[in-house]
Parts: sequence; structure tokens; C-alpha cells
Amino acid sequence: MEGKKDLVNDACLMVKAPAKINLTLDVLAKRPDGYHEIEMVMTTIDLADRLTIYPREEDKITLDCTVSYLPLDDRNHVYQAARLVKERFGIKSGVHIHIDKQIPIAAGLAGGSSDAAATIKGLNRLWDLGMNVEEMAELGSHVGSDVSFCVYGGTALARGRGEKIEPLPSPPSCWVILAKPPIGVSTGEVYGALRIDEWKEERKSAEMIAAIQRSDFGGVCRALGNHLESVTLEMHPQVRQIKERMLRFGADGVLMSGSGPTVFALAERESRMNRIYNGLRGFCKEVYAVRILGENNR
Ligand SMILES: C[C@@](CO)(OP(=O)(O)O)[C@H](O)COP(=O)(O)OP(=O)(O)OC[C@H]1O[C@@H](n2ccc(N)nc2=O)[C@H](O)[C@@H]1O
Ligand SMILES: Nc1ncnc2c1ncn2[C@@H]1O[C@H](COP(=O)(O)OP(=O)(O)O)[C@@H](O)[C@H]1O
Repeated sequence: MEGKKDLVNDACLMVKAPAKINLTLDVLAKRPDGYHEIEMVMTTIDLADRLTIYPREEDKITLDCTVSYLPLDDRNHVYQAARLVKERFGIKSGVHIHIDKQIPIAAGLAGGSSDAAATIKGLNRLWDLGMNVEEMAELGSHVGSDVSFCVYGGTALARGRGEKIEPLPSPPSCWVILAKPPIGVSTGEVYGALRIDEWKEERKSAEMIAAIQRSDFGGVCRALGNHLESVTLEMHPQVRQIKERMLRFGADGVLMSGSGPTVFALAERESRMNRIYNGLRGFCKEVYAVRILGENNR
């Protein structure tokens, strides 16, 4: 492995990068800078990439990854995050970062954003930079809109273009069954196809926050909502088929995450989780059953 030749020693640091799901995603307005003003409730789940960070003497950032189809240069969010930390703090040494990729890519689960957040948190520890969570979230927002939330983790309301974070309590404990159809979705394309002038969809974030605060699982299921869902459903009819199948197998609530195409079902009981998981497996290659991760990990 070329990147590991000049490692300082065997000392390395491991950081977990969990995926997120959107319990809500309300689009409020299109902004002059091209982004959309949004409100969304997100929570991290127990499906995670793992990063191993090796210090190196040479002033260079190198990456390797368990999957072959991700770029390992400055197009990778991990590279961008590491470069940003080095620039901000004037660090003259380097790192090699190994990415153990478990989160599906371009899936609406913020895999790349979570890797970037884990890189910032890991380098903060490795180089003893003393950044607090707010400072790391601010730095991360320059890599992507979802990176700030991923720095906080847990459950939170995200506002602005996604970078203004207010932590929330954890939703009631439940199973999350995820199914990703074999298509990748471009977040920019989905936002771009929104016809915001004709927008009449109900906003769900306030109702979701109230249900979470009451620890009301039924209320959480009723408050699920995503304004990007109809756009992606129109582009990819398979997403609707997965939703229908999940409901038929007994899901308590079903929604597409982020810009998609991953769809998740919530289930309180393990028996339901098993039914949904087994019912989806013959239909879709990528199916996961995981738990919500809980409180934020500040
Ligand atoms: C939709 C969401 C929901 O959590 O996630 P994913 O589906 O990507 O996981 C996020 O809003 C995605 O965040 P992220 O993936 O970090 O987006 P960015 O890289 O910042 O932006 C990609 C593109 O999406 C559009 N964009 C993004 C965020 C936003 N509030 N308004 C936008 O219009 C812009 O066109 C931008 O160029
Ligand atoms: N470390 C990374 N992991 C995943 N995708 C990455 C990474 N770095 C850059 N990307 C690019 O970011 C895009 C979005 O990926 P991802 O974060 O997985 O999806 P999403 O924004 O839908 O949650 C992909 O086109 C991918 O090539």
C-alpha cells in the first residue's frame, strides 16, 4: 500500500462514521445562492463506515478504501476534510486514512458526509487541536451541508442549508429496516427538480419534534415526511414499490431517506422487523436491519 510507506509508527486511530436517516425533510424556500432553506429531523443509525487514521511524516494525504469505485483523490470527502483541517491549523505532517466502506453510496444516508465528520473528529484527537463540537461542525459545513449534523450525531433538527444544528432527545427505541434499490441518486439533481413555486406539501418537523419529546412511537411514525420523496419517486418507480412492500409486510412507518433512493421502515417489534427484512430480501439486494443509535455523542 503506497500510502503507508512512511508511517511514523504503528500508532493509529479508529473512528466510526454512522449513517443517518431523515425522519423529516421540509423544504422551505429556494435561496439566491442555489441552495434550499430546509428543516429536517435526522438521527444516526447502527450502520457505519470505519476509518483508520495513520499519522505520516510526509506532508501528504493518502487514502485507501475497501471498495474500488470511490475516488481516492481530492474528490473524496475524507480527503477534503483532512485538507481543510491541515490548512486551518497549518499542519505540516500528513496522514494515511483507510476507509472501511459499509454504508451504501449515493443512497441518501450521508455516508460521505459521515466519513468527513469522522475525519475531522479523528484528526482533532490525533493532532490535539482542541476544537469543540461547534467548531468541528462549522469546519465540516465547508465540505457539505450534512457534515455538521454528522459531527454531532445522535438526533437533531438541522436548519439553514442543513448546517445549523439543534440536538434533540433520541426517538423511542425501534428497528430500522433499510432497502436500497440498485440506483444512485444525485442530491443536486433531486433538489434541482423540485418545483418550489407549486409547493403545497405539509411541513412535518414540528410534529416530529413533539412526538420525539413525548417519546411517542406512533406519533413519530405519523410525523414521517420528506418533500424530496415525490421527486425521486417520479424518477425511480422502484422506490414506490419498496415502500408499498414494506407497508404490506407490517411496517409501522415508511419513508425515503434524504434525496434517496434508500427507503426505511420503522418497526417496534422484532417479529415485524424479521417479517419486513425477509420480505424485502428476495426483492432488493441491499437490505439492512439496524437500531437507531440514540443520544448524540458529543
Ligand atoms: C438531501 C440531504 C438530506 O439530509 O441528504 P442526502 O440525500 O444527500 O443524504 C441533504 O440536504 C444534502 O446534503 P449534502 O449531500 O451534504 O449536500 P451538498 O453536498 O451540500 O449539496 C449538494 C447539492 O444539493 C443541493 N442542495 C443541498 C442542500 C440544500 N440545503 N439545498 C440544496 O439545494 C445543491 O444543489 C448542492 O449543490
Ligand atoms: N468517502 C465517501 N463516501 C461516499 N461517497 C463519497 C465519498 N467521498 C466522495 N463521495 C461522493 O459523494 C457522492 C455522494 O455520496 P454519499 O455521501 O454516499 O451519498 P448521499 O449524499 O446520498 O448520502 C457520491 O457521488 C460519491 O462519489
